[in-house]
Amino acid sequence: MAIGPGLNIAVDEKRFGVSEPLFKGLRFDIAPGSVVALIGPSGIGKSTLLRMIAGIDSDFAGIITVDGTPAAMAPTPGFVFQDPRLLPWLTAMNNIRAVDPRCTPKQAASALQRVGLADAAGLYPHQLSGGMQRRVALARAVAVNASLLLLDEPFVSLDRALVAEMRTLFRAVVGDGQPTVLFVSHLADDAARLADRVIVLQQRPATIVADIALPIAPRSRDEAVLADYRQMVDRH
Ligand SMILES: Nc1ncnc2c1ncn2[C@@H]1O[C@H](COP(=O)(O)OP(=O)(O)OP(=O)(O)O)[C@@H](O)[C@H]1O
Repeated sequence: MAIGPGLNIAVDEKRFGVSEPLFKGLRFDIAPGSVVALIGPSGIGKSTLLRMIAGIDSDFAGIITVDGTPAAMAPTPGFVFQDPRLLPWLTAMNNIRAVDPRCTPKQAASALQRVGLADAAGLYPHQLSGGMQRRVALARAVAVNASLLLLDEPFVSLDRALVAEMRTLFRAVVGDGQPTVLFVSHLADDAARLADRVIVLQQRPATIVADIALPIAPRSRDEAVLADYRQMVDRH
């Protein structure tokens, strides 16, 4: 699989209505194939920034590019929302196909297989556990675009066992190729376990107060390394 795209974020200003700007002069790049955690307090604008990068929200001054193409014109990224957002009247397979008319049943089946749900293609959302619904949402993102994944708090409001399961799945999906991944979290632990770079936002307008490389590969991080990485993130 080809390496994911590089992102260039140059937001001169983003505000909603007459409120204080969320972002002013926010600039950073994301290298092709990197896995970046975006950490910051509630309300700072993480979800908004993810939507801007996805090209869903283009109402801002500045430019965001995906491999040099303005985000709104770039291929649709794989996007995982905070809640699974499955359509209740469609099966798992058809929930995946619904977001991309070009997605064939075979491609949807393969995406389900990648998240361990090969046998659940014909089940409806009410027949799936919360964890399975999250898996379908991840499969749907992968089916749309496996090379650029944007995930908004993918592990929020899951119990500990499911968080561990979803993190394992995340690593497997990322390890399958070299996608560019940007995920939002408010937990240093998510960043320490999954990312190879962490960007910490604080204040308003949101400012990058830390941009930390985590050089040891996620699968090689032992408890001591994780504790060290968590501390590096929590310091800010
Ligand atoms: N469509 C909108 N219209 C007006 N204000 C909005 C809109 N979307 C977001 N906001 C405001 O922008 C700010 C940032 O919201 P956003 O959801 O991006 O933050 P966040 O960092 O992702 O928060 P959380 O971690 O709680 O999800 C909030 O004050 C929110 O109320």
